[in-house]
Amino acid sequence: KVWQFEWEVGYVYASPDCEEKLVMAINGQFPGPTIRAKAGDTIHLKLKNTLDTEGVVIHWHGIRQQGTPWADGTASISQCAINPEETFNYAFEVDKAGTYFYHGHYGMQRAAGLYGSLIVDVADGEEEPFHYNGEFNLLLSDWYHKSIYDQMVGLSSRPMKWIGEPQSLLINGRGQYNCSLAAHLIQGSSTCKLTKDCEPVVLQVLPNKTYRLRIASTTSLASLNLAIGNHKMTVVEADGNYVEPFSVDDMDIYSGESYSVLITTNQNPSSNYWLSVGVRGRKPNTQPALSIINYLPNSPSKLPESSPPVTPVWNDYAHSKSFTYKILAKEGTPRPPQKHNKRIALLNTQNKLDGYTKWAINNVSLALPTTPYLGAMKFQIKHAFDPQPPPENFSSDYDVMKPAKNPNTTQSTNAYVFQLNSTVDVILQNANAIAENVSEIHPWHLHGHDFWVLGYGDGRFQEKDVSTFNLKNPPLRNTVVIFPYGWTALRFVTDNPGVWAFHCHIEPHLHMGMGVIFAEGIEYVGKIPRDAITCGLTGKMLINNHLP
Ligand SMILES: O=C1O[C@H]([C@@H](O)CO)C(O)=C1O
Repeated sequence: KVWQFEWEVGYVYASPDCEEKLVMAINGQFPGPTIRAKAGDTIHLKLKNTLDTEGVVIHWHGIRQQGTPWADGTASISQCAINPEETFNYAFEVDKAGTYFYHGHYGMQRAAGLYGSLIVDVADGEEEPFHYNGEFNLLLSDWYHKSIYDQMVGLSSRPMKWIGEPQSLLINGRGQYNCSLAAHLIQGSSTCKLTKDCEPVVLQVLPNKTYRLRIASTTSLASLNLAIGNHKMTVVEADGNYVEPFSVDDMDIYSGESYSVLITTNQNPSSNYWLSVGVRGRKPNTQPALSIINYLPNSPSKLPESSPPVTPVWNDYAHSKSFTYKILAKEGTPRPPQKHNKRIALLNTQNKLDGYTKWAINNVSLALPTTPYLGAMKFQIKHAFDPQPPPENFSSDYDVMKPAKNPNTTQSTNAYVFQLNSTVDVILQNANAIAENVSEIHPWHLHGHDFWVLGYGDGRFQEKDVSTFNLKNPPLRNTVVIFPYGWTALRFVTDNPGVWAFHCHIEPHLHMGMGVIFAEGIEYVGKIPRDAITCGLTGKMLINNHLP
C-alpha cells in the first residue's frame, strides 16, 4: 500500500510544559502527526517548508532507506535543505515492523519540537511474537525555554555558553514546568496550573489485560529512565528489532532509541498508577514527567495514592549497564557475519578549536559541507568536501581515563568510504572530557543500517576484548550507548549504497561536531531526485546543465 501525506512545517505558539513558547509543528500539530503503516508499505510525503527564514528536512529515524538514500532527510548529507515555501517529496519503503520516529535533521530543529512517531505494524498475515490486548505510544522528549537559535549561538560562541539541563521532560509533547502533578505527595514541589496543551497523558486500561507500550526518545540532551508504579515491564522490542523478553522495574532510554514493553494490569484495580520519566546520566535539574495509568472505570482524575516511582540515582551506571547488557536478540533475528573485513576505532573527545568547544572523533570534528555528500560523491565533484580519508584509529598512548594532554582538535568534512558489502566493526571509545573526572554518556545512531552490538567494556578497548564479543545473539539496533570511560563494539554490513551519518544523538553534541560520515557503493546509487541537489556545487551544475 502507498500512503500519501502532505505536511507543512512551521512555527506555532504552544505551551507544551504550561509555558507558552514557539514550537516547530507539522500541520499545526505538536508533536507532528503519527504515521502508521504496515511493513512493506510505501510512504509518499510531500513536505512543504512554511518556516519564514530557514530550510528544513525530516529524517525517518530507524528506516533504512534501502535504495532511496536521498530520502534519509539529512541536510548537507543526503539532500539540500528545503527552502522556505518550497516542497520536497519523500518516498521510501518501511520494510520492517517496529517503533520508529521522525525528526528534523538540520541545525537543531529537532530540539525546537520537529518530531513525531512512525509506527510500522507487521505485514498482513504476519503476527507479532507476543500478545497484547491494546497498545499506547509514548514519544519522550526534553524541552528548553531558550530558542534553538539562542542555544546554537551559545554553543558556537567563544567561550561556549552551554545549554544546561532541560526545563522539562515531555511525554507525547506534554509536561509540566517547575511543578508536579504529584505535588501533594512530594515535599517541596508546587501544584501545576494546567492548560489544555500541558494536561498529562492518561493511559486508560482495563484490569487484567496486557498492553504494549511503544516508547521512543527524541530528547535533545537527556538520557531517560521510565518506571510505572507497582508494575513490571517486559522488554520485547528495541529499535524495530525483537529482543529476548526480559522483565524490569525500570528502564533506561537514550536519545534515538525506541522500545516496546508489555505490562499486565494485574494490580489493585481501585487505584490509578503513575508512569514516571526522569533524567539519568547527567546531574538532573529537571522534574520527572508524569503520566497516569488509569484503571477503568476509575476516574482519570483520581490521582494515585502513593508517590511516583523514584528515578535511580543519575550516576548509578552499574544500574544502567545491567539494563543495557540484558538486551539480546530474539531467536530468529539475523545473526552477524562471524568475521569482519575491516575494523575502525573511533575515539570520542571533547576538544578546543581556536578557543571554541568542539567534540571530535579521532581528533576530527565534523563540519558539514555546503554541497550534500550524496550528490557530491555520485557526480564526483572535486572540492565539495575534504578528500583526505579520516583516521581509522587513534594514538596507542592516548589515556582515555585522563583529560587529553593536548585538547586541540582539527575540523574536517571528510568521510569514511567503505567497500560495498563488507563487514565493518566499529569500536566506539569513550574518554575523559576536557574537565577532570568527567566522562559523559553518548548515544550513537547510524543511518541507513541496523548494526549488531557485539559488546561493551570499561576502560580502553584492547585486542583481547575481541574474545568477549557476542556473535551468537547480539541485539540488532540503530542506536547504542557508550558509557563513561567505556567502549562499545558494533558490526554492520555495508549493503546500502549511499552516504550515511553516524553520530552522537545528543543534539548539541552533533552541532559541536560529534559525528562521522560513512559512504558505500556510491556507483550503485540510483537517480537522485533533482530537488535533493539544488544547492552548492551540484546546484551550480544543474544551472549550467552539466549533470550527467
Ligand atoms: O558538551 C558539553 O559541554 C558541557 C560541559 O562539558 C561544559 O560546560 C557538557 O556537559 C557537555 O555535554
